[in-house]
Amino acid sequence: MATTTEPAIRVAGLRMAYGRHTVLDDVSFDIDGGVVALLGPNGAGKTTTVEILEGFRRRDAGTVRVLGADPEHADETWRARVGVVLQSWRDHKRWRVRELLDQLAAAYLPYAAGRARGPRDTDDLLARVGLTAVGAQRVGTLSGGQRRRLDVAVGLVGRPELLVLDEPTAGLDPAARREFHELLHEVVDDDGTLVLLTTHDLAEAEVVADRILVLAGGRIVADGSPDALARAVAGPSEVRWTSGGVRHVHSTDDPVGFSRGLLAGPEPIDELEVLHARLEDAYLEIVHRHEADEAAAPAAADAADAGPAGTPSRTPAHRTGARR
Ligand SMILES: Nc1ncnc2c1ncn2[C@@H]1O[C@H](COP(=O)(O)OP(=O)(O)OP(=O)(O)O)[C@@H](O)[C@H]1O
Repeated sequence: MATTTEPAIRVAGLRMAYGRHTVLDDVSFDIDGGVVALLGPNGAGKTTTVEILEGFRRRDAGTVRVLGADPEHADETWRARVGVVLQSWRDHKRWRVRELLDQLAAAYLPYAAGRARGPRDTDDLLARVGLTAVGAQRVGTLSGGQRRRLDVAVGLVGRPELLVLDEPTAGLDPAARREFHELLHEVVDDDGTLVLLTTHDLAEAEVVADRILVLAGGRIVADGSPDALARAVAGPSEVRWTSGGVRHVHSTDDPVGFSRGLLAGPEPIDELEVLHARLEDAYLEIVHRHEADEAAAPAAADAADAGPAGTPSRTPAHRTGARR
């Protein structure tokens, strides 16, 4: 059972291998609220991680607690508290959209006892995900983007305490993407839902996430708010301004203070713009640094084998590959 001190999600020393291919080596993190984005290169193990959290995949080792239970052994009541949007979900083709959501809402009803609000109203949900017009259509006739919206609706129908989404906006057009971001903010604000999502869209992560976890080489290699990561890794902000027709640029860690000083100064300021360090720059730098460390690790190990510092290294120049 959950204790008052246990975070909503606790992962410690998580290990997972497919055959001889170790994907998660030692993954540890706690999550206790807000919107958290799990980022990482292709094949880093994001889907594997979220599937383990959802109880869809067995881990090899480590502790995993989600809403007070081990997902591997959790019951139906626990499952009703967790909304899931898989990376691809291609069943229910013959169902009509509205019928499917009605049916799922009915399935959640027995688990709604004791909660202030039961499952979501189908009409409200259809409107929120922009599918009202296709409510009577069969699922198999939806476009890719409409299907993705339905996947999100399926994840939300039980009004979950935790919503886990694997690349939710892949295939959505820019307008649908923006609507989805607004929807996420609504479910967090209205229902206090904890959201964990994976994405390759760094602009999306920057807009929706309170916290970023970067997974690479089987471990969490960065953890922080988008701003904090961007500032720490990608460098200071840039203030650009025009005064008397002359453009100026200044790099600073305190763009607000610097801008205030400029505006209070004697020079008339015609234009003023602050460019912040971007999460995308920080992310690329984090992954690049990690790959460089991984490449250097075998060389360092060989250098240690060769003897004390200063002794010539036996490391051949071509040994710069990743450890595994
Ligand atoms: N069922 C499986 N059997 C064997 N290998 C698998 C299986 N599922 C995933 N893998 C491998 O595990 C690694 C991690 O895959 P995973 O899908 O978790 O990564 P990901 O970070 O979600 O990648 P992407 O960003 O490309 O979706 C990959 O090398 C993948 O090929």
